Amino acid sequence: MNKQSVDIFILSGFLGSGKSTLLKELIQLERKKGRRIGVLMNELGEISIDSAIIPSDTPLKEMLNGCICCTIQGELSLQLNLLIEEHELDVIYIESTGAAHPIEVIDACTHPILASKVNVKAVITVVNAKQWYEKKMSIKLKKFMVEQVKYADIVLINKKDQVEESVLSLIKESIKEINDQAIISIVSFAKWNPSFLDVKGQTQEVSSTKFVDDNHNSHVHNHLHLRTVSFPVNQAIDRIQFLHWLERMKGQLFRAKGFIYLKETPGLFLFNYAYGEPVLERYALDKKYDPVLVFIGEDIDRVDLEKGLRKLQAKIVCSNKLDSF
Ligand SMILES: Nc1nc2c(ncn2[C@@H]2O[C@H](COP(=O)(O)OP(=O)(O)OP(=O)(O)O)[C@@H](O)[C@H]2O)c(=O)[nH]1
Repeated sequence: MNKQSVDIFILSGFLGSGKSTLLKELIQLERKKGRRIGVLMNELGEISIDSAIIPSDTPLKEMLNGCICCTIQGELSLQLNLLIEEHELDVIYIESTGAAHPIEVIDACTHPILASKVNVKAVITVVNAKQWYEKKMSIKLKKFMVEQVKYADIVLINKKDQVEESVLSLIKESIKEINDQAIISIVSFAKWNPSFLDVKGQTQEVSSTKFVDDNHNSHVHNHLHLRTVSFPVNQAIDRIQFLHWLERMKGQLFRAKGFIYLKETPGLFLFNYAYGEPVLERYALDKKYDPVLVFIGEDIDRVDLEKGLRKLQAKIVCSNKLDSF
């Protein structure tokens, strides 16, 4: 017997805009509705940090160390197919890397092996309000973020807590100028009430015209080439020194994340750095992770980073070695 087709939502948005935060919210909302959810994640780098937020009983496929755009588009179709074949699901959320173009993800979801199995419902693009408003980025990066908005069915202007109330309407207007079809919501921590998503007829289907307008072929050439480097962090580090070091790296880093131990407080910390804002949170979920830091940027220098990190760890006296926790 043929299975019913699975709804697909594609979460797009630049690095650190809040896609994983949104995913966490959506998983909770879908669970309340009793829908069976699967998740497919694509992260740059060899280590998945974002998957730590996915409840362990949620079917999950991860694609690491490559961006959907250039290296693993075929892999995405395959993993999606596996997820559908291995589990009875109502909906799958795809969190693409912040460097993926939505069209490339849609392309992978509409591969012939999937055609009768999926129903691509919407591209949801998350925008970091402050980053969008300040526009402190290269022209290439600006163009890229515009593309992510242009192909969205829903745009969430996230992190409204980080900008003045008065600029929110300006941000909304500028987004409407790029895409006047999308549903736009202004949110904080991706708190959103997407009740219309499952009301038949109201969710915008991803229009087939999106595949033929513009010069679709150029996307592959336009996408960003980001460098990702990761390091194990074998010793606890000093929070203040770490934050100062990050401050000096501002401008070079688009995004950083990882798990670390801190000198002054026992226990593992989840570290997030997006658009110059570092956040350290106690990590107390059910999965175990080795301490590691992942850095993403356009021109980042592995040797420099390594040197800096080594210095930070060297400042720690031996008694603070990890195994003392
Ligand atoms: N102040 C503030 N921080 C937020 C908000 N939403 C998310 N964050 C934080 O921003 C950081 C990055 O959020 P993520 O959800 O991991 O971003 P992402 O888009 O999944 O990041 P990548 O997967 O690396 O592209 C985390 O520390 C979040 O807690 C918000 O509305 N306000």
